[in-house]
Amino acid sequence: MTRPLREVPGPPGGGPAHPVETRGLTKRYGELTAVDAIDLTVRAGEVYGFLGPNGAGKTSTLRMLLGLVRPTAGTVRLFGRPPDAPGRPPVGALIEGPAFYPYLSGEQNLRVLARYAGSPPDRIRTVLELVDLTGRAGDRYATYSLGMKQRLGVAAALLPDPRLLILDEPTNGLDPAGMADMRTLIRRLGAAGRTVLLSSHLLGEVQQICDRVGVVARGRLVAESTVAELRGAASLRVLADPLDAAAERARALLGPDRVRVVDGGLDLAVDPDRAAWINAELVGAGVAVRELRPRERDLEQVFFELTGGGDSAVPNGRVEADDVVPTVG
Ligand SMILES: Nc1ncnc2c1ncn2[C@@H]1O[C@H](COP(=O)(O)OP(=O)(O)OP(=O)(O)O)[C@@H](O)[C@H]1O
Repeated sequence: MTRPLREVPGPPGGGPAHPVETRGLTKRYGELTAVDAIDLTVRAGEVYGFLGPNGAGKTSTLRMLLGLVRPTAGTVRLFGRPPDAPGRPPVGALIEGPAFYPYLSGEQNLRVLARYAGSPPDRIRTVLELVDLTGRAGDRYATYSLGMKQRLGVAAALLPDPRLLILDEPTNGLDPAGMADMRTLIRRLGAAGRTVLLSSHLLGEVQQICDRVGVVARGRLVAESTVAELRGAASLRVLADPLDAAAERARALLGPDRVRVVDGGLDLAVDPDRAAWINAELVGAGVAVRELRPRERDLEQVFFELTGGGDSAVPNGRVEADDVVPTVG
């Protein structure tokens, strides 16, 4: 069944349209629903992380945003217009490793692309500086490290001076130093007022770079929020004596569902801003409070819960899907 197309409304208050808005965006490949009715909103000036395990539908979504793949259903708007609309603000993308000539230098490669795209020649110096490749611009592409190749790809995406930059797994395959360079670069590009949308399957990476995150699992957007919201801080850890009396008083105050006895202390499902009140109440009940601190949820656990537990998260934050469940819409 095909969803009816819905118009994407502008932001509340009628301001300028968001850089990216999709509504009901869907892509099916035969029986497989790779992207399942995704409503994505990327706001101006933010670095947005599109996070999900391999095969979750990230690349398919980004390709639809860029008009490289036709959606099965739903709408895409970039700055309020369809992806192929003439006259919309420029968008830069690094979605599959760009094809560079190995025997040309980085600068020569950019020159070829700039000529093809109609970018002014003086833009080449600027983008080389932006990605920190000025010193190696004259060296042949074939001699570049993977990280430098990837940064040259970003430089190419920056040629049209885009207001929106879309990067598909920009740190994929890079060594730790290359990843760190890429993170620094993305943060710098984001800080310059550009909107950046990047996809990743690395939790730790998105956490370090992004203002907001959309979590995608099996083609569905299962959460969209800031990293802090996603993780939540709605829990207080309390160490107190005697523990039984503390638990009893806490249950009376908060209700039994909000109190768990874990590892010789209490986990209270309560806003950490209420710590002083909890402390006063426990002390008033004759309990000695040794420690009282906010406890953040472990982001990996959150991710595991959101993605339905069918995906495995390993300690470095790498998340792999063991399968993609085909759904028929
Ligand atoms: N052209 C295609 N034809 C058939 N199936 C496809 C096609 N492109 C993608 N798929 C399938 O759609 C699902 C989503 O793929 P997609 O590449 O969008 O996911 P992803 O989240 O970007 O993962 P990865 O990081 O592994 O590329 C996968 O099961 C993939 O095999």
